[in-house]
Amino acid sequence: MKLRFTKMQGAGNDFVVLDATRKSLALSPEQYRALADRRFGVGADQILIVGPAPAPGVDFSYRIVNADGGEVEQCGNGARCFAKFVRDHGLSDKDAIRVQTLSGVIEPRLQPDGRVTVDMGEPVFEPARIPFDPHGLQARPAGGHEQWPLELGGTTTVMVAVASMGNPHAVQRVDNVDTAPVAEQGPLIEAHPRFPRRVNAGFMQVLSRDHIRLRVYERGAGETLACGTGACAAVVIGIRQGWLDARVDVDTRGGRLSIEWNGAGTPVLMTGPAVSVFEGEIEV
Ligand SMILES: N[C@@H](CCC[C@H](N)C(=O)O)C(=O)O
Repeated sequence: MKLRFTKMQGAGNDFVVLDATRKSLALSPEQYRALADRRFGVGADQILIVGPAPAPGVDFSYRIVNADGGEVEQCGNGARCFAKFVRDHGLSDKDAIRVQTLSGVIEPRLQPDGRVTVDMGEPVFEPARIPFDPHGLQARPAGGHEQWPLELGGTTTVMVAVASMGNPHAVQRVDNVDTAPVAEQGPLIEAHPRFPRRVNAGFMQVLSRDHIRLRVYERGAGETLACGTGACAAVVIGIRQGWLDARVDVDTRGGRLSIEWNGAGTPVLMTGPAVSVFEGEIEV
């Protein structure tokens, strides 16, 4: 089968975007993996599948598949690319687009400067809803947000704070992201038995109350140049721990994301770039 696709990126987190608004599309995990393969396919951290509105009050649905072929709940950089995709392809003329994801409805809004702001919804902190199993662990209070000891490989213990932005995140504070052991610890945290659905592992360096640097080892994709939900999770955790103010610039290896959160009961707003790289057709 021949598939038309658009290659996109948001702060260097890259996507193959597929249009399933007129014709449904059901690929196997192997076919998604083949598309994401950087040598034998198009290459991407995630595949995004744009579908028709599933219910009144929503404009589209949008599914997210990691490079490993597994479908997941949420993707922040993908949400911005989704919004640009539907506008560029004439599928919507709205500036604010409501889209159903596996973890709920989010609302990207195209800005006059070409960036996209996404209402990512409220963060979730209850361990069972992340999901995270803290049973038998001793929490360390850090402001209004606990840190948990995670033993890695029987030799190292790291302190992580956990949150869900629709998808699970474990974030640790490091002195310098350039020297943080992302490649060594990332896979161990991702697959840690305390996270029954695995987890995205964030490494956050606080530069000031409104500026952090962040690297994320993503579940199902490895380290990416940026992770939008990871940036949201790191900032809300940093705010609850008393390190950060409500508006924070997050420098990733692929570019800057701006995150705003005004506390409990309010949604997280994420602003950043969305870029189309090329279009093509591939046999799957
Ligand atoms: N790159 C994304 C997150 C994609 C999903 C993630 N790997 C997961 O498995 O939860 C983002 O920008 O948020």
